[in-house]
Amino acid sequence: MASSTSTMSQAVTGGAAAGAGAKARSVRPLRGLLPFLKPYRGRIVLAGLFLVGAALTTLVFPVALKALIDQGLVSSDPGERVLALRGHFFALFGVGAALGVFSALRFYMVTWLGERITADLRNAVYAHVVKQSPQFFETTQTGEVLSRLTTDTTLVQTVVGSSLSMGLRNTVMGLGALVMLVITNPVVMAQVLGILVLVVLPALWFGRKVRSLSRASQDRVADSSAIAAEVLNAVPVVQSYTQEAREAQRFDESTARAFATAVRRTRMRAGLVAFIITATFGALLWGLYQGTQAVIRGEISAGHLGQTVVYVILLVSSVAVLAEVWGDLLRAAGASERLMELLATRSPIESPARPRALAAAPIGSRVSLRDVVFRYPSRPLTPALDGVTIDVEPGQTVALVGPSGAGKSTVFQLLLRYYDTQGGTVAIDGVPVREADLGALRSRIGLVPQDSVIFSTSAMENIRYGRPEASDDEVIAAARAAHADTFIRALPEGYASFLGERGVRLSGGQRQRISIARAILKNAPLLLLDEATSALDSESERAVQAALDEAMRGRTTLVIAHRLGTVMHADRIVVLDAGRVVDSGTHTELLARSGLYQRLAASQFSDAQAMAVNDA
Ligand SMILES: Nc1ncnc2c1ncn2[C@@H]1O[C@H](COP(=O)(O)OP(=O)(O)OP(=O)(O)O)[C@@H](O)[C@H]1O
Repeated sequence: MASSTSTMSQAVTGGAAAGAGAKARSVRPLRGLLPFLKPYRGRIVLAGLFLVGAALTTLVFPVALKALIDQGLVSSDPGERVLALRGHFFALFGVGAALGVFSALRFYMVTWLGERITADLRNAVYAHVVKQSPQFFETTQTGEVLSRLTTDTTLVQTVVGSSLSMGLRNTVMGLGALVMLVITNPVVMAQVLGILVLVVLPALWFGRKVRSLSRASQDRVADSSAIAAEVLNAVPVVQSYTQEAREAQRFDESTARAFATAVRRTRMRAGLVAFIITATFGALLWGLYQGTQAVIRGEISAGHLGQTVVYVILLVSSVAVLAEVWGDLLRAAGASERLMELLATRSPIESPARPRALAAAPIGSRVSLRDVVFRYPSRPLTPALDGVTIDVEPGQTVALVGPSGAGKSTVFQLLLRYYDTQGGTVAIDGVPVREADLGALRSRIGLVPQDSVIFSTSAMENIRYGRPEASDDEVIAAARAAHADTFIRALPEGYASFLGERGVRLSGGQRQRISIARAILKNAPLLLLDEATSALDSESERAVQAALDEAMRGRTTLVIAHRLGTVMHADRIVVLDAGRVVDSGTHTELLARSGLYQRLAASQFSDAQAMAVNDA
């Protein structure tokens, strides 16, 4: 498990930049966020103005304070003094009110930006990940991606939505205080500055350590998310093997690792905080000491000292906050590095720059596989298909049969161009799939997978997934053709019934018919049908078979057949074994001459049916 994140980073960066996060030591990865900030330039400028406004009012405060002390307290006439003081207090209140308004506006703007940019970042990462080829998901666990989408983006949000503005505000304030100190008290200033440099340099060193630890800590969190996502998808199996305690233990160990890494990071950060506070206090007291000496010597007024003290406090606290913010920025840099890596992944399967148009397919697609050699990227030594040639004329139904692992599903994966072949060509409607636009290619194909996929929405929307612009009537017509209309109407709310996550509220046969209805609605010229092997009762089986017959009408169909009804209706049956085509012909021809086919017929299709055919 611990290696899973490094596997992922290798997968997403091709291995080249793997481990780069541990070595990089700057906030530079945050630059990856710039494109996300760009659309909001206007708002950023506005936020900047409010921020500078708030910082400047803070800087005016000590000036007003000096005036209060030196002018409000000097008049000898008590009446005049009260009036003068009142005026000065009003001025101070005015400064405070301006500070309040500017701070509120800045807070609103900056938080808005943080939320907006995080949402955009999440959307971009998600949209990018769903475009990845299956190869990506062979090496990346969904839980990890989910963790990137939630925890990593949240870290970025902290930065954009607060740390960055805190950083800017304190930079402006710190610089302002610095300038004011240089003007009003250059000697004290030089001394305080010298001490601060001694504070900042070691703080930077600490910061680097914090950053690499924070990336490690995020990785450990992603590990436990990956475990949770996997197990939560398989709770019934976990329970049937009574492995709840073991799974809880596995999760426990993973969170323990995350905790240990977080503790190391926190220890480092705590050290940083202790150092900064002590050192800055030292600087502050030094300044104060110098000031009191100067007042005693009569070099400066009490008001001047008050003003200087406030500026020194401002300067020092700004530096302290900046060091804190620096730590946050480094953490977020770690997170955004991971996000940028994810965004930089190029899917090996992409549309060509100049795609070729597919020929029209009025009565169904033409499919041709020529000498196809293919190995799965994760198993580069074993060919899943080894010199496979299959031709299907428009409108034909061709059944693929063969023992488990023969390569039947692989043929489908290549037609959908989930992978590219290493040899030979796969063509649909006269165009090799590599040369066609991916969207155009896949819109020609209706897929009914072995495990029906049901989304957690209504029956109506589940079928409409096949063609989102279809009207309700078209959806119902497709459901009727798929023999699904009757059972859907019998559901508590008919077509509006919620089918539950992954269709848990339907039977296996019903799920299949929804899936078939979806493909019928898509009305693509090529249908890829992977029949379910799960045993259905005979009534359900008849309904599914009738639905399939309907789905095959008027188009080319390639079907991975597990039912006798299907192979008997097929124009041709292709027998695959260990990645090669070993025979092809009609059911009767193959039954007469192919030993493998006879064995398959006897075992794969139900015995009673096979016997019936033998008898016939
Ligand atoms: N993603 C993958 N990565 C590596 N190898 C794979 C992958 N998918 C399938 N294989 C391997 O490729 C070979 C062909 O698999 P395929 O799924 O095409 O068989 P199949 O004929 O459809 O089998 P079944 O009837 O059991 O579904 C098998 O040896 C399988 O282990």
